[in-house]
Amino acid sequence: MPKYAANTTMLFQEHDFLDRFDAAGKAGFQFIEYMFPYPYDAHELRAKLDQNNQTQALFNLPAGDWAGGDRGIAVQPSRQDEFREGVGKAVDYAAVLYKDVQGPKLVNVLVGKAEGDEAITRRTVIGNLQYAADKFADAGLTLIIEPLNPYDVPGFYLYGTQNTLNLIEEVGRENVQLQYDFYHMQRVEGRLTQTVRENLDKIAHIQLADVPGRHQPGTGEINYPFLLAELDRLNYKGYVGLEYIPEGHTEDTLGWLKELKTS
Ligand SMILES: O=C(O)C(=O)[C@@H](O)CO
Ligand SMILES: [Mg+2]
Repeated sequence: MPKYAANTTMLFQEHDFLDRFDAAGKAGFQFIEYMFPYPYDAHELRAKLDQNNQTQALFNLPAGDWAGGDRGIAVQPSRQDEFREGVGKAVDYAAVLYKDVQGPKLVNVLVGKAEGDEAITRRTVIGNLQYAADKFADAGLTLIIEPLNPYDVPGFYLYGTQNTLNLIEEVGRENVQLQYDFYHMQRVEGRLTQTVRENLDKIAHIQLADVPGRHQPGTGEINYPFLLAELDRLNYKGYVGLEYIPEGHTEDTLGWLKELKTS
């Protein structure tokens, strides 16, 4: 069975952020992911993980002004210094959050919304990702890149699996892989099972939510019992992050996972 991680940016919002570790622990989660650790002291976050016997599964590079609409800044030539500062910050947090962690040490780099000349944008994003990948390699980290969907994030630079794999190939670093989010990719292109079968070796992390509402599995059109069983059939060893908007109280949206564990 894949290792299921609670995404505490989305789940357990009934609690303050620091209390979500305990709530996730009570619900049985051993693995935790969230977007941004940066408003908190890294040691405080690590203490919450340790108190609950939890392991950090994933966090994101600083992504610019989120409230102002940024979804990463790697494509923006005018913000290269800010991008590099963010890389340093992520490496510092990883040193604490991933200390002594066995297995993948993942940092998701959202590439951002493209602006201006395509050739300059491409050069910028490749250069930035190479810079980050090299710093991450020194720190034992894997950089992962996630395509999103254009309905939720208009103007984002990366929408499809193949576009993302092309970018990864162009970056040309061994520690750069794909973050495959079933929710976004169902909205963009479908072919979820086929894509995972064909690209398992390039996928370092998976996230889930149902379509169209981005709620828990069972609320939409994706056949999660089949898809998650397929990850077992393929012997997928990575995490599956529960990155959905709970329809109801978070604890009441986990029935599908309990069923999976007992079946
Ligand atoms: O929006 C998503 O999907 C995510 O995975 C966020 O963490 C942004 O990376
Ligand atoms: Mg995602």
